[in-house]
Amino acid sequence: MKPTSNFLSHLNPSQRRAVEHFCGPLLVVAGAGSGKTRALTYRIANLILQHKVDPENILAVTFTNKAAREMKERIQKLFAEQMAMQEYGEKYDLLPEFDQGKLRSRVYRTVIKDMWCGTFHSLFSRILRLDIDKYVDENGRKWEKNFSIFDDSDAQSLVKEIVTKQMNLDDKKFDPKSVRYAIGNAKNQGFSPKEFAIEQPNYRGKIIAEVYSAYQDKLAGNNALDFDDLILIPTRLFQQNEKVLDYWHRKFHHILVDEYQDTNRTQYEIIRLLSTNDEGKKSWNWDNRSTFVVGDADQSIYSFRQADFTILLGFQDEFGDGLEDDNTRTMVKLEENYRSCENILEVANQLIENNTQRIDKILKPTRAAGEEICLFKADDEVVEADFVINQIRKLEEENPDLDWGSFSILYRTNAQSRPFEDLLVKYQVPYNVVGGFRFYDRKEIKDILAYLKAIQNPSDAVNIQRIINTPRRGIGKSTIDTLVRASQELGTNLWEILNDETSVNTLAGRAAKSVNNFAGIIKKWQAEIETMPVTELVAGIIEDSGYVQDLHTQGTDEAEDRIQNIQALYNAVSEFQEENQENEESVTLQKFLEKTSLSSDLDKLKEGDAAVSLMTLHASKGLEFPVVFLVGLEQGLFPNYRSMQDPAALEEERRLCYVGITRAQERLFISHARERRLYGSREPAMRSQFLDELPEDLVANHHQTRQGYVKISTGSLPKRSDRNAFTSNTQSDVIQNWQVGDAVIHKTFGEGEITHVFDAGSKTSVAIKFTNLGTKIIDPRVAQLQKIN
Ligand SMILES: Nc1ncnc2c1ncn2[C@@H]1O[C@H](COP(=O)(O)OP(=O)(O)OP(=O)(O)O)[C@@H](O)[C@H]1O
Ligand SMILES: [Mg+2]
Repeated sequence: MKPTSNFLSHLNPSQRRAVEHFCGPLLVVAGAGSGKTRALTYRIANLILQHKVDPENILAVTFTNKAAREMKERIQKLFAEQMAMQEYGEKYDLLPEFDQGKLRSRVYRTVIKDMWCGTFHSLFSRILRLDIDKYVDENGRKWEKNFSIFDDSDAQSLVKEIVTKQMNLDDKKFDPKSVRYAIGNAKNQGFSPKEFAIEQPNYRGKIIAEVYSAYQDKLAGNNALDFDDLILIPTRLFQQNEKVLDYWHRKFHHILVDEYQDTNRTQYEIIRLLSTNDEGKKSWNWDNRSTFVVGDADQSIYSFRQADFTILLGFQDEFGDGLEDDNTRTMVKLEENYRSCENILEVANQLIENNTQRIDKILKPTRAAGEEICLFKADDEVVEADFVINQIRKLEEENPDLDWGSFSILYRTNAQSRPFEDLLVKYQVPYNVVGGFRFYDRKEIKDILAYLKAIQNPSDAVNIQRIINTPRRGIGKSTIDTLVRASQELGTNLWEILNDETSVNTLAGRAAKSVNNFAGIIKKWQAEIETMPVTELVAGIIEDSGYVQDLHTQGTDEAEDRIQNIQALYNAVSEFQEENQENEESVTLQKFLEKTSLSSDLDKLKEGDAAVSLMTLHASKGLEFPVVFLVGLEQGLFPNYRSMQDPAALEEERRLCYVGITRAQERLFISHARERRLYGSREPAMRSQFLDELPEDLVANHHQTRQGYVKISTGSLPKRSDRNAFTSNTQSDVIQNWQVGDAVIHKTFGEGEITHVFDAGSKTSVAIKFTNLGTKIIDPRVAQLQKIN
């Protein structure tokens, strides 16, 4: 297929240069919204259409899976447009839907399917699935192609086990979280355990190197890799095995990387290796090959994962052939912003100028000034959410051009989503949480709600089963199965069995103590349901469940996030209590649970339905929306607490703010609250220092108050209940043949009748209906049970 003449007319001259450049290295640097990703996408299309490059010879690296999907869609559309003109002599958009679909599916089969387009992790794990068996690490360890991928928390538990059990280290000095972080650092900088050990000047470093080595042993023993290995191991494999490198080098003629400012050393190394076939010697042969990267140092926001934007700045030195005289042959700058109205762009430009670590660049507006930026000061986070959702509803109603998909709410941390979600549900506005789960779908929230539901209604066996061993308390699957089976066979519900110590002792074996403790927690709080304020009840249950404590011990960033979410759930309870007290309604756990189930049971969106997007600022990179709400601009939240003492980290937070602002096309709303519920109590919040860096004349201030609230503090959380385990009776040697209908006498419980016999043979236990005590399940060997004839 030949490209039609209008194909490149959607690009400005600089973009066109970037797209038409065929072989050799090329760096595109430019500010936000200047069409870098568009240039990269068109370049792929141009390589295939103009230069007849086979799609399977193209490797395109994006930063998120969503970005990869969008890129493929854009390319698919571009091709379909070309085909429409050639085959129908008609614009694609004017074709009947059926023909559009036919074209798209043909493009999918002939172009998209074969392209290697995805994130570093997805692309290189695909390579490892094919070739990892050819890799041997420095200790001779090998992996098989069916390796598993350990997520963050698997990796963290492994490190913890090594630190505390295998190496018997003091976990205060060698906190597993920081050890794991150090290992991740080492991997992202390309160090093997031995190389890392050599680098270590002191005792601590050397010990961490030992943990790293033991950790790699364990991973290999499990035929597993962690996320960082997905990049490090292919790098090593390519360095180690020329044949393998040669294969992939021959395969990928054209390499393209978006968001190059956020690559780390290992990722850089792998791109370099694939770009040259003469390892390490900088001997480039660019015949029919290219390496094309685009990025913006001002949008580098992943340094906590060892991303390093100096890699972007060094591209020309590293990949150039040294023949540069004016540096222009291997670099294109884009200087026009097509995304945002002028006011938005101006605000972004002025903010980022406060960073010292940057190279100044030009970013000119192409769009009209647009409206002022709206800065909203709310009394608290509820008022903030109220303002945002009302604006969204109003704008959507008033502007035919806007649908729900035109809006996005961007926040610094995931846990901030909760008040917005509650109101979106209340007003039935469809929404998506991008790159994460909706608040009430998050695992930790479902778990805590399961506790609350189980306490509200212990007959609910589904929720009991969900939490009986969550967090882990030594109640294994087979014990749970036994208990559930017993309840099914008896035709009662699970709680009736759990609620009876004797039955539990009979059925649960070594786990009996834990099961009884668990039942004790449910019973204890059930007794408080009617009298205790809901906030205290929920705080007590969270404490007693040991859930947060368990997350603290896991110590990963993910666990940290989960804790924040649980705190946000607690905030929801306290907000609920306040609201209802104001309306003088009775505030019960049941009512709170009703409210949350409405939130979680909202009909799921169909794919493609327009919906408001909620996401963290990190997840918003590369995206754009007509209307953006940037929320929670408060000291300690954004910029976040940790960055406030560290100038480099503060600059990164500012870059994150720059990313957020530059997502907006037409309208930008920025908000902050005077007070925010944090950790259950209301704390005064100071406006973010970034707000003082915005040009005053472009920002309009708004303010809304809310009166009358009750200060609620978690105070001291109720202590865990301390329950004694049941100690068993002496064992009877008598094995009898127990049958349903037998009348029996039990030493403590008195007379009763056997209503059910479980599992024949040596593990027999029986259900007995006692005259005054109801049904209990008993192990006759332990219980000194006698038949009455
Ligand atoms: N030459 C152009 N003419 C008109 N619109 C353009 C042009 N180039 C890009 N655009 C539009 O401008 C917007 C921003 O483009 P794009 O997403 O490619 O920018 P970017 O530089 O990748 O931004 P970011 O830095 O946020 O990733 C998109 O809507 C895109 O379609
Ligand atoms: Mg982009």
